Amino acid sequence: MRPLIAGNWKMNGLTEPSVALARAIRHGLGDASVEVLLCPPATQLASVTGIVEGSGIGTGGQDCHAKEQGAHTGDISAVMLRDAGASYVILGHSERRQDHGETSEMVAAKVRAAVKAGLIPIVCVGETESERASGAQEAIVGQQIAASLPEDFDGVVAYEPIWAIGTGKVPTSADITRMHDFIRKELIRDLPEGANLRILYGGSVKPSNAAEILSLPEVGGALVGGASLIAEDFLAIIRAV
Ligand SMILES: O=C(CO)COP(=O)(O)O
Repeated sequence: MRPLIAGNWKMNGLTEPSVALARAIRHGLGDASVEVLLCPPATQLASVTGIVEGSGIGTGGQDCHAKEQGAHTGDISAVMLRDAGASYVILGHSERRQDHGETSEMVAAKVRAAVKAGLIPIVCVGETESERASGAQEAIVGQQIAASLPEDFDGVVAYEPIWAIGTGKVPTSADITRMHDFIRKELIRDLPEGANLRILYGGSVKPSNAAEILSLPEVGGALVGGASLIAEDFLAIIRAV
C-alpha cells in the first residue's frame, strides 16, 4: 500500500490562495509514488477537487456530521463531502475533540456515516503532554481506538500527539515506532486485499524531519498541518518519502 501524505489545511484558505496552492501542488508533483491528499476547508472543497482532478491527487473533508441530512444548522454531512468531490474525511482531530467537546463515541458515529457515504475516514488519536509525561499515552490512545473505531474498521488512523501539533516538537523515532506498533496491534484484523488500513504520523512534520519520520517502517504516511499550506514545503515532504 502506498504511503499517504495528507495536507490538513484546517481553517485556512480563501479562494485565491487555495486555488494557487492546489495548482502549485498539482504542477510540482510529477510522478509521485505516494498517495497525495488535500483537505481544504469545506468552502474550498469543490474548487480544489476540480483543480486536482485527473492528477491522482485526492481531496478530503476535515469533519462531518453523523447524520446524512436534516435540521443541523451549520453542519456538513459525509454525503455532502462526497458530493463535493471528497474521497476521505479527517475525523476526531484533537482540535475538534478539545474545542468542540467531541467524544470518541461521537467520532465513532461519524466514522460509520463516512463509510456509509463511501468516504475513507482518517481517525486521529493522540495524547496530551501531561498524559505522556505520566506514561499514560498507550492507555489513552488505546481507549480512543477502542471507542472511536468500529470492529471492522478499514480506514486510516493518524497518530497525532497533541503536544506535537503546531509546536515544532516531535516525538523521537523510537517513540513514534513504539506507538505505531501499539496502534497496529490494537487494530490487527483479517483485512481483505486492498484494505485501506494505514497509520499516519502527524504533528510538526516539516521538510527537515520528514525523511526520518517517513522512513520508519511502521509509518504509513503523514498528516501535515502548517507545512501543507506552503506548496514547496508540502512537495518537499512528499519527495522525502
Ligand atoms: O494537526 C496536524 C495535522 O492534522 C498537525 O499540524 P502541524 O503539522 O501544523 O503540527
